[in-house]
Parts: sequence; C-alpha cells; structure tokens
Amino acid sequence: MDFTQVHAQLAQARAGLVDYISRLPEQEPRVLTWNIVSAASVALLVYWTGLIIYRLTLHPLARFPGPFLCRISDLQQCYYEAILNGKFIEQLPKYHRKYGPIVRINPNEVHIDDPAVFHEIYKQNTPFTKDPKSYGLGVSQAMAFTSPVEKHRVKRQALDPAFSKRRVNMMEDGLYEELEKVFDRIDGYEKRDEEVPISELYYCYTGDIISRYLFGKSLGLISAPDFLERAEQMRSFTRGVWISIHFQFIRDTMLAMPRWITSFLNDAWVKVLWFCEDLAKNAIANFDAAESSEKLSKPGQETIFDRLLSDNDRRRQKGQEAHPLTFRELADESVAILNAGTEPTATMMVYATYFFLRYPEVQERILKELSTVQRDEKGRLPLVKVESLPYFTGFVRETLRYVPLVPGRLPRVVPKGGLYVPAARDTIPEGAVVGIDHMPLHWNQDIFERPSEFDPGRWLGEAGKELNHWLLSFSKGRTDCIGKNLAYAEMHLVLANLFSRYQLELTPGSDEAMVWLDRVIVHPAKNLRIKVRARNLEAVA
Ligand code: HEM
Repeated sequence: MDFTQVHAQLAQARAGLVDYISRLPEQEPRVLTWNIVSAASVALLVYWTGLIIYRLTLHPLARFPGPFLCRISDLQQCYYEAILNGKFIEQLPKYHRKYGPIVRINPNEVHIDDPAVFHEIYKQNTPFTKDPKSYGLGVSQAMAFTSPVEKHRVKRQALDPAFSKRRVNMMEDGLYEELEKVFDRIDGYEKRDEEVPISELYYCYTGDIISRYLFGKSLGLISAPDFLERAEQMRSFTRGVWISIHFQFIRDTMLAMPRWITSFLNDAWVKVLWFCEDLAKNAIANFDAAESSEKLSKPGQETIFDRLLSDNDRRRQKGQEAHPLTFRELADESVAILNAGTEPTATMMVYATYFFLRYPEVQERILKELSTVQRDEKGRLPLVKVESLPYFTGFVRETLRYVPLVPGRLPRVVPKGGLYVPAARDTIPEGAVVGIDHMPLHWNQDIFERPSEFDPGRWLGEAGKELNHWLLSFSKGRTDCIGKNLAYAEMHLVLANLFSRYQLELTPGSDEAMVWLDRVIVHPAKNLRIKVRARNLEAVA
C-alpha cells in the first residue's frame, strides 16, 4: 500500500467518524450512553497502551532497570507508600540488590545507591531543585516546599540569621524556662510512682520552644491539662502524610470545604493549620515596622515573624527587589516551621533516651563526663560546655546516624548536563528525578566501621571529625536543615539535664515501641514510657 492509498483510507475513516458523531443526537439515550462509555473506554485504553509503550521504549529513563510496574506507572510506589503507609523505603535495598546502583522507581524517577553522588546532588551551590511533585504537601509558599533556586534563596536569606548559632545561644534562658516545666511534670509522675510519658513531654517541649521562636509566645503545651492529647495533635500532621502526597485532591477538597465540616472530618491537623493562619492574619494586620526594626536591633528579642515581616523593608532599603509578604506566605511558613521544629527533634530525643538506657556502658561514660561540667550560679549546666563534651556530643551524633529521622529520598530534579553516576558508569538525563535515601550511607561499612554497633566513641578525635562529612541526618548543602543549630541545642540541653537529674529506667515493651515507621519523618511504633527517680544533684557533681 502506497502513501496515496493510506491517505485515502484515513480520509474515509475520518469522514465515517464525523458522520457517526453528527448522528449521535439521533440515537436513543440508552444506546447513546452505552456508545459514549465504550468510545471513552477505547480511547483510554489506547492512551494507556501508548503511554506504557512510550515509558518502556522512548522515555529518557527507558534504559534504566527496575520492577516492571515501577517502569510503567506510579502504582507500585503508591501501593507501598499510601496503602501500606510508608513501606516503600524497605523495598529499595531489595531493588538495588536485583537491579544495580540505579533503579527506576517510577516512570520519571530513579533511586541511586552510590555514595559518590550524594555530595554532588546536595551541595552548597547545587543546581538540583526539589521535585515539585514530591514536595506538594499543601503549604506550597513555605521555603521548605519552594523549588526554584532563586525563589528559595531569597526565602532562605531572610530566615538564615534567625537560626544562626549565635541567635540560638541567646535562647538558652528560654530553653531552660520551658525545661523546668517539663521537670515539674516529671517530678509529679515520680511522686505518684507513675510511668513518665516522655515522648509526649518532648513533643510539647519542642512545640513550646519553636512557638516562642516563631511568634514570641509559648503555646503552653507542657502546662496544658490535656498535654497528652495536644502532643498527639501535633503528631497527627504526619500520620496521614502518604495519603496527602499521593492523593493531594483529598487534602485540597477538605481545605476547600466549610470549616465545620473539615474539623468534623479531621479535627487535629486543621486546627494547627487554622491556628497558624489566624496568627499570620493578626501579625500582618498589627505589623509595626518601627517596633519590629527596634526589636531586630536588640539581638535575642526578635521573632521569626518580625524577621519575615520586616524583610521587605530591609530589601527595599538596600535597593533590592521587594514585595510585601502575603498572608499565604506567612501562614504557610508558620505551619512548616512549627512542624519542622517540633517532631524530628522530639523524636530524636526519644531515641536518644532509649539508647542511653539500652546501653549501660554508654550511660556510664556519659554520666562520668557530665559530672565534670561545672554548673553556673543558677545551678544550670551551661549549653556551651555541654555542647563541647566529646563523648556526649558523639552520643548525640551516633543517635542521629543510627536512626534515619528523615528517612526519605529527598527527590531532586536533574539539571542541564545530567548526573554521572560512577558506580553505574552511566549518566541520568536532565529533567529526570533522582533521590538518595541516607540510611544505607549511614550504614555503609566502607564509611562507618561496624555500622550496626551503637558506638558514640567513633565520633572522637580526628577520625571522628572526618565522619561529620557523612552525617547526613540534616541533609547537606543549599537546602539542608535550617534548624540544625536549634535542634542540637535542644538535644544537648534537655538530655544532659534529664540524664544528670534523674535515674531512669525503661518500662516493659520499650523495644517494640521503638521500631520505627516511615511517615516522611520517623514515627516510633508507640510512645516511650520511662520510670524515674530523682538523683542527688550534689552527689552527681
Ligand atoms: C533532629 C532534628 C531535625 C532533623 C533530623 C531535621 C532534618 C532535616 C532535613 C533532612 C531537611 C532537608 C529536607 C529536604 O531536603 O527535603 C530539613 C529541612 C528543614 N528543616 Fe529540619 N530537621 C530537624 C530539626 C529542625 C528544626 C528544630 C527546625 C526549626 C525550625 C527545622 C526546620 C527545617 C526547615 C525550615 C527545613 C527546610 C530547609 C530549606 O528548604 O532550605 N528542622 N530538616
């Protein structure tokens, strides 16, 4: 058949189709419905078949191996993440054993098992951007969910000074004020000879601290009579996170509904969301540039709200491009910071408490080292001193290495030029999405000797310093954790004081409770419970 015949037949088919469509209104309604459904099904089938063939043959990632279902659709990933609630991460090592260092985990994304590329993707001036699909968590205006390099840089520049080490050290009094409230609670449990809900106390503590930091007022979670429920409320943000990622329309629909229906369907997380929205609305309405700039000139007094709201004026004064902060930007940033500043640090302290009690030889060395710290005139352990204790600092790092607090792949879009992966001797093309789960690197025996051993001593001395390059819990580079100085300060201060003030004991079932689940950040299977007995502080010193 030559081209003329093909054209003639196509023209005939087209005329037939036009004739058929023009006669549709004459058909009986039942027949018409049936015909439309059949035509739509055939069109869908043709579309899907074409798409699958494309993804297996012509797609830029077609040559990379992976499970068949992953190469043609998102179904496998969605099943393990959304339906089995965070089980996809467990599949990755199995895939790598079977398919090698680069595995296609959905049609547009590959996962890499090669330490050589981690610092290439997550470096200071990286052109790799956050994958918008994976970061579509509903607070799109927050820095943590901003993809374009320049847009992210502007937001980060405004926030960076608020999280500097110097600024965090100025929070020491505030950190102690809230900690005393935690200890009052613990003393109450001790008196009643009851188990201490230490997980919930940590959640409330980090929530109160980050709210003081954010808008200058503690949420008062620790002192609240219903603090156990409030802690659960804070945690509920990430409980259904996989459904939110894979079925974004559910969350969008809920947010579009009248408030009373939404709060009836899911009371907890929308309350936090609306709370932040109300704060943002009031802050914008009551913003006073002069008052705010005075606060900013007195280090230690300004809040993150002050900084964000006055950033526009500062930029204008410097002759830079400026635009007023919108309500949505402030509300989204508050939700993101409130959450990022609460759950990971609290969870890390839960695991640190568990390891402290699980390994008596580690406990003994920590207590010995803590006893060398001279308390200040208020009887407190000074933060700078606690943060310079070699073994205790090693213990904090080892906990961060051992438990992957943010266990995900942190997916990034490959920039122009592609990404060369030495282990596979292949280049991943521009536009593809790549990610690396840091857990296998923390457990890589070429980097960490005897990785399955919990050994704070590995962080001591020069060899220990070199390992810092491979401590990836806060990620690295341009989009690493902005709150890491605050997190380190909270962890050191809370744990040092708790360990030296009380004799602690695990309660039955702790091992099972500490099995971790992937909820984008780690969730222990159950909350930790401990028993405490006050130490004689003078004897410890
Ligand atoms: C032990 C505690 C913490 C851990 C392990 C942790 C871990 C991380 C990681 C891995 C990232 C990178 C995420 C990504 O690329 O998608 C990140 C980003 C971030 N973290 Fe943390 N974090 C902790 C505590 C905090 C605290 C206390 C804050 C306080 C506000 C905070 C605020 C943020 C923000 C705002 C980002 C986004 C940074 C950006 O996009 O430039 N985090 N964190």
